[in-house]
Amino acid sequence: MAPPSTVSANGDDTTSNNNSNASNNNAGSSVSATNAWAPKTTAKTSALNPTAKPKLHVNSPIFKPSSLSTSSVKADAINAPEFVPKSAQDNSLAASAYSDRQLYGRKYAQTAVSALWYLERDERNPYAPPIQNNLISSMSNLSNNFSQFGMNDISMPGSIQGSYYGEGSMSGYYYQGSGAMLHQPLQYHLYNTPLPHVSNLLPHQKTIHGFFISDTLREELHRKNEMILQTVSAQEYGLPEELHEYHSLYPLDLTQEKSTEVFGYQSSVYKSMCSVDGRTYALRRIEGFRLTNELAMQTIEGWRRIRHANIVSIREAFTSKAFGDHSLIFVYDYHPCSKTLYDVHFGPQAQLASQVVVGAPKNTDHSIHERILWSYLIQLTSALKKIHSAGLAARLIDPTKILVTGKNRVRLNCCGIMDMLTFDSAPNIAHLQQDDILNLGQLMMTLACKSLTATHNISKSVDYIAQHYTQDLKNMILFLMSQPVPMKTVDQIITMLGPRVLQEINDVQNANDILESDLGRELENGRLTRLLMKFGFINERPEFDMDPAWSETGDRYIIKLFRDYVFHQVDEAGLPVLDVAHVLTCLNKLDAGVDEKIVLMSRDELSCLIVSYREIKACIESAFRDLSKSK
Ligand SMILES: Nc1ncnc2c1ncn2[C@@H]1O[C@H](COP(=O)(O)OP(=O)(O)OP(=O)(O)O)[C@@H](O)[C@H]1O
Repeated sequence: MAPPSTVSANGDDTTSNNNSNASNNNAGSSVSATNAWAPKTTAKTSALNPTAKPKLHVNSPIFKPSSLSTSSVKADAINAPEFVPKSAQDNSLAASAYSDRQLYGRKYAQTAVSALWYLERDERNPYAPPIQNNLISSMSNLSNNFSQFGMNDISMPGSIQGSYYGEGSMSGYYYQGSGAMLHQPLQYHLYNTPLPHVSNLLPHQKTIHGFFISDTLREELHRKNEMILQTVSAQEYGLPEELHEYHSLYPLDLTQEKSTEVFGYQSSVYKSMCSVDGRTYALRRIEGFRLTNELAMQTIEGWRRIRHANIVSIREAFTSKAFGDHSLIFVYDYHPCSKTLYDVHFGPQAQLASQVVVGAPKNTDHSIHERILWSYLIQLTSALKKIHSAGLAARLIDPTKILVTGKNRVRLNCCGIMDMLTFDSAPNIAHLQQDDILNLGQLMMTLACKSLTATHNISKSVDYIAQHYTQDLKNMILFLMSQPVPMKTVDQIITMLGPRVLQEINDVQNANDILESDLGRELENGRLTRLLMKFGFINERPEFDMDPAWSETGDRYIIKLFRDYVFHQVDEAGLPVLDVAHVLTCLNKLDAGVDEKIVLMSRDELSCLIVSYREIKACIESAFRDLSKSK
């Protein structure tokens, strides 16, 4: 391993070997100005010094490792300019915060301070998102815990989830029964919201959470991913291992008793993987239905062409005997973690929520907010417009057949099923379209009164709506439920919706802006990942260009030492420093190529280099260029 001879920022020789005691003795004075900035590797030796403080905490003074008094490095000896951080004079908070960063085993508050410091210090920095230290320790706890688990021990919330993990023997399918594919339970509790005591921030300051997507969105996305990957033992649940092009069936309908109310037949829903495109779909099985007229299959063609933001798209339909009966299977887009409108507003959880409002008076009003009702109405009207314009009728506007796939985002589900089930009776589309509008009115009345029996006593329900909602909403519901004279159209509803549509557009665009800003934050993670990939390509490469020492010599030596500086530091007790804030700060500065200089220490601690991030960046770019040129 041959350290380069010349590496200084300004072309000076900044490499020094520790051969003389004299230089050791002098080092303390000449380097003390940079003590606060000294590489953390020097802390290793401080643990050996009996005078070193055993414990450091948030309010500790600037860290001056006693080991530096015996350090091999003398700034004069290596002709290095004394390093004075730019912000040291003008920003005492920044300096002390950075010094605090030398102390490990700190608490979250410190990391927050260092994030603030970085914001104030470097105008070019929009990034630097440190993570709580407790997250890191939790992460290591997590990995320790996982190693103790047999897969069968992992229990998941939910009634049948435990068994997803218990079966490891079923098939060679991608997901089913493959122990290696099983994922660990997510630790949602790790995602804390900002602590209350860090709220007194100046306008230009941000908390750490300000650098990442919101906790709720992150958790929601994790849950969705988790749901997509869940599997169940086909044998145990009496499911076919393969159904047409689909496999890894997972029941979504967990209720024991199956109703025939909606379709006239019992139905079940399964999540499944398609072996053709690898995507996840929802299969709806109509049980015990024998298709007598092959022409009925053609009705699905019209539905397949419909693509709308408020309609669950249908992909195909086929018959199957794989369940041991004559089943009709409809394949829809799968929307993970969606609930039916019924579940959201009338299900057990909704009822529980309305009972446990802490401190609420007994007759608290739990009605659905009017803005939400208008939003539902606008979305469903938009869906109906699309369907009616295609010469079709929805035929199922029922709370159990409308999916809520996001916040107040609804989609008509099960489209096309009734057309096939009643193909022989040749229904009149114009009448069915009128029924759609009537059913929409009934749905709105049911939701507004928050009662499944609201349509049994219309005059009472209208009174209730008049009391609790605006005249506009009442008139709209009355219009939807009125007799068609001679015909009502969706266009009439749209005209009546008028300015409410503008409000809806405004809300949707605001939500879109929020998501876009969240996306922007995560973009930075992609940038850092690319940087880490470059490190991976370069560091520890066994051989390049017939040179086994390539990754250890020349520019690459600096990259190696920088990698040690970022990832392999130890604290004064010799324990690994796992500080994500430090890693992110270093990588962000590297990516920006700032002129700030750092001290890199060789592994034997006999020499050190003072280099700027800009120079390290140039080294990485050059090494990476070499590698990519060789292709
Ligand atoms: N396309 C889909 N994507 C994701 N989940 C779906 C999809 N279709 C249905 N589901 C889920 O499947 C579950 C059962 O749906 P289903 O339509 O059978 O509701 P249900 O209330 O059980 O009605 P029924 O009483 O008619 O069986 C619901 O939780 C629903 O969220």
